[in-house]
Amino acid sequence: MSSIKGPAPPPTKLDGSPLRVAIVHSRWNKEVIDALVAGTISKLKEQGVKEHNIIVQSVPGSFELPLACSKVISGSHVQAGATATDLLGGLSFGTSTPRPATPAGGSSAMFANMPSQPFDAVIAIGVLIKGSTMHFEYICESVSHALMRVQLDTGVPVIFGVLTALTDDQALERAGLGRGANKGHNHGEDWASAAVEMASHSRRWSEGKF
Ligand SMILES: Nc1c(NC[C@H](O)[C@H](O)[C@H](O)CO)[nH]c(=O)[nH]c1=O
Ligand SMILES: CC(=O)[C@@H](O)COP(=O)(O)O
Repeated sequence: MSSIKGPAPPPTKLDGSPLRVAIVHSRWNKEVIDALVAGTISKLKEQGVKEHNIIVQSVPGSFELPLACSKVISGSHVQAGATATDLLGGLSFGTSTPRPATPAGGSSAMFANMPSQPFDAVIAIGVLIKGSTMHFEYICESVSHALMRVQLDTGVPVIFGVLTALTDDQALERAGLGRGANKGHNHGEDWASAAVEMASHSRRWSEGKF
């Protein structure tokens, strides 16, 4: 029997082309993480987000995600307000498209592709797999609450891309890497769609448009 689970599509078609999105991922359980990050990036692009507006940063484990998301959001505001002089001084964000070296006294044309907007959404990606101690429960609980807090405190959508799996197979299936006949579904694609939708809504709602 097929399942009724899963997100319904948004009521209107969304356009990711004006959006700037950060992906912050942990490195624990890397095989699953890599697939989820790839699925997320591919869906963001499919929805129109430009490659140079997708920034990827990594942290050791899921426990590090909330602080990293908070810092990435505040740093993007600093970056968006930065002057050419700041940028010549090396202010950067490790973008997926590396910034070319700028000679001293570089021209303003060199900054044409510099980000001028903070992140519209952040996607936090982690893979927690239950072990033999209470480690899993503590991290699941604290990280989910903290990521919620970051989005409410900053007003920037933080997408909950953290798998909380009881077994390796559960994690693999949620990254489209299932070992059985059913490969499962890559949830990174859903997180990308949620990011584009929430970022678009947030922009509109902030302008009082409903
Ligand atoms: N067991 C998992 C962890 N543990 C590591 C913590 O997240 C953290 O990096 C460490 O305690 C240092 O603060 N992280 C995962 O992402 N997934 C796990 O299954
Ligand atoms: C601190 C740890 O990462 C580790 O001791 C947790 O163990 P487990 O995943 O078996 O609960």
